Amino acid sequence: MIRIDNLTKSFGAFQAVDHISLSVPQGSFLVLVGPSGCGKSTMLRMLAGLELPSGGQVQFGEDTVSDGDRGWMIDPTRRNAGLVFQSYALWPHMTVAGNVDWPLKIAGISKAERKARVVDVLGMLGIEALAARYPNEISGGQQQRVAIARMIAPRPAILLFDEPLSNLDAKLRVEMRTELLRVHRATGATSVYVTHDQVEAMTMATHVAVLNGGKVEQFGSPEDLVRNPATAFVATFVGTPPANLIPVSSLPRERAADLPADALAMYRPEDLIASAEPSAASMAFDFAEASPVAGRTMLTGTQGALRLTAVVDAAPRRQVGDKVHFTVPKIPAALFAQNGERLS
Ligand SMILES: Nc1ncnc2c1ncn2[C@@H]1O[C@H](COP(=O)(O)OP(=O)(O)OP(=O)(O)O)[C@@H](O)[C@H]1O
Repeated sequence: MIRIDNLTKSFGAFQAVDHISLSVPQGSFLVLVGPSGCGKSTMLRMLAGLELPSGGQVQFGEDTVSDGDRGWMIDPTRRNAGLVFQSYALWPHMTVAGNVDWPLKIAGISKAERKARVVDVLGMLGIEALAARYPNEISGGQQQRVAIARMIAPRPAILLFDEPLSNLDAKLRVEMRTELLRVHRATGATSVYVTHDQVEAMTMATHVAVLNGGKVEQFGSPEDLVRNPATAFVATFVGTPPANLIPVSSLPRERAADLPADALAMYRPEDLIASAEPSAASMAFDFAEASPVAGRTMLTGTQGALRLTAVVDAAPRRQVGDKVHFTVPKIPAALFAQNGERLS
């Protein structure tokens, strides 16, 4: 179990993490997701014991490992947690096997046991053939596997990942997601994973905390977030593609009539109709782009700062310079106030 209570971190007058509380049961895969600067790395560094909280507590299982109110924390090496960063930070003068062995040696584990564990974790990550190579003799993706093998070899109860896949190419990133989840399950550890990529968050997490400006916008399962976004920010941040938000004042009269005039209406991309010709309740947008997705078409249009995305079976043939006409359903999927609060 990981429990975070009122966790706060200020740098001078700036609050990078602002009174965050959440907890997840053992074995969870918690993803902290949000735009650049929202405080997710600072959160992870506090979990790792690399940063003393300004206030609040972090608890791993029964143990409090950081207490910002009392101004103390347990050393990173003594909290039974492993950490993998975006940069692999392997020791260049040690072989792959040597890198994985090193933390076990430090932990005082016997030579025979260490040898068995190195073979075991290299096998788990499919890199046993690289054992004798040096980091500069293997690819970036392989280096990241070594970093993960090194993290799990001491069998920590908690795995902490800070954007571990962001240096990999798109295809490798997708493969490594699956791999990481397999490692997570095989170790039975509780994982905390930081990313700015909502697709990564939605595909990997059991629990997601969407952060914005140092605060939690919403904490829940990936399904909760997409089905029932608590704020306008979450509505437009999660989902592939994310939902559309349209000011009621920009809707055609037929659709705006029964809605609060200053609200934002949410429509899911799959609920929009796109056509080449206008109709009574349609809105004219400038065609921006179209791309095939799983046998359907994702179509985007712009109208000034407003951007709408529809996912449709039969897309009208349009080119840049053409208009595309979108029709939204009669009832929006959700309504938000101007400040982002959910109204209904
Ligand atoms: N040591 C520091 N001193 C002052 N400000 C800091 C320090 N570390 C982080 N910050 C600020 O705190 C905020 C949160 O930073 P953090 O690195 O946690 O964000 P992030 O969500 O991980 O962003 P990114 O995805 O860009 O890494 C940022 O505005 C950052 O500039």
